Amino acid sequence: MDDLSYQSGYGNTFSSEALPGSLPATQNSPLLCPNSLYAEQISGTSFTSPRNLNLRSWLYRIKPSVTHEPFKPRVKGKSFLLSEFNQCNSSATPTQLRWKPIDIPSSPTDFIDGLFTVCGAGSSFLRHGFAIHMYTANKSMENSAFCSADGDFLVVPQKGTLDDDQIQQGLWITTECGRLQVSPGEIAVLPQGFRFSVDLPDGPSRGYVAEIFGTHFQLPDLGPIGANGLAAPRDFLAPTAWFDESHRPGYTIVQKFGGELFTAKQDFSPFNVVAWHGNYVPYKYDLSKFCPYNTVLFDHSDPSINTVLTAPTDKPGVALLDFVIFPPRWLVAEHTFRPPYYHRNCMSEFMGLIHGGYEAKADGFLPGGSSLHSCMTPHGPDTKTYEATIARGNEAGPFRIKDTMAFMFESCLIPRVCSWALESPFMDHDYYQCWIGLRSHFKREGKDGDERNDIH
Ligand SMILES: O=C(O)Cc1cc(O)ccc1O
Ligand SMILES: [Fe+2]
Repeated sequence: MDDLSYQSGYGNTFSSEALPGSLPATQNSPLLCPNSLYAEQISGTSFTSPRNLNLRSWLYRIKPSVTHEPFKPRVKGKSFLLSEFNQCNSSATPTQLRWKPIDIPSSPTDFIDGLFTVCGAGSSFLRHGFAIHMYTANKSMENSAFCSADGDFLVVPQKGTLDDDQIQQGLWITTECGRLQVSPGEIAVLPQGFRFSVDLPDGPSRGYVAEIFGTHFQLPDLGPIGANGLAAPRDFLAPTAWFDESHRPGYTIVQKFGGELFTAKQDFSPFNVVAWHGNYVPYKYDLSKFCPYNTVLFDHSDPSINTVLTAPTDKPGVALLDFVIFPPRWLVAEHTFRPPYYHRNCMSEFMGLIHGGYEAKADGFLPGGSSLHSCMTPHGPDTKTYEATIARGNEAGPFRIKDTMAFMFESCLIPRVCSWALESPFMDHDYYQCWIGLRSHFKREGKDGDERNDIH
């Protein structure tokens, strides 16, 4: 995929032709399209959604998507995917949860087989909710494409540590709009309904996926920050048209629908789109392009300051799912406890680590690992981080947080956790121990350092 080219701009209306002259020039649906292609619309919002939210693209393809045998339930082992979370299939817990990085499987496993749900809330059927999945894969998808009818996939490939260095590699994602090369440190968004296939050209891969039901990601408003900063629209890259016209007997479309997988056979690749135009597109973003804003004098900013993308609810300022990062940056605050504060949040926080360490956890939160602090579950820096911060003192001077990329999926909905994630051998049952050592430093400080009398 060395010859890849992209189109830049968040939310733009793009057009792309792999064969010049393949896009109808003056209408979407001519009686006969140029090069005798089929015209097919993919709608990401209702036809009647307001114009500023309306998402759709027109794909001009060799054969339309409908040309396949009937969908059948996929019979291949037990499924570890959910898209509707209830008391029968998952549990909510106020306990702080943390998982160690899961192993790359020893048996051949592609992106679909290696995908499992960790937690989520709501329902894909009711078009309100989210699921957080993880994947480990050691082989490319062969003669098959995946598609989620349930929601948008935000994929976060993760980079292995040195003793785990087989996991360095990114993903080559072929979509109906063209191809994306996504390395650890970059993210990809595959919107609801798009078919895509994941190749691992250089070895195993592990990562995280946030799937959102009933809405789409958008850039956050910047408020008083102004017109620039955080993730710049021009750094979001959409593919250019690319097509495969070969005869592909036994090609399998795997469709996630209501959390279940269905398969349908066809004799051609779904990546047969010769030209397309529209604003409903897969895209990627390099997290190192993010321009962080933060305090320059005192106190610790709320993590919303680092929002890359947000999926809104109907309530202003309340996200179905925010994607927030903790990138390398300078800490300069004076007389301030600089790591994340201790807190309880009405929103629920799922965290992952792409590489390096995380500023609130000296130990135990590893690249490829994850944590979940649900609604009002107390959390914050571990004992080592607290003690080291206090020992360093308030006027430590500017300090650059380097070589790190942690992230958070934050939701107003309360996640329920899948049984397999709760019972996983990678669950860190000792997580609570990281705070147990926090001791009381309480002393009454009078003017002369003497004990002060209580005032009744
Ligand atoms: O819990 C966490 O580590 C995430 C987080 C980071 C931060 O800087 C402030 C609040 C917060 O929830
Ligand atoms: Fe938090």
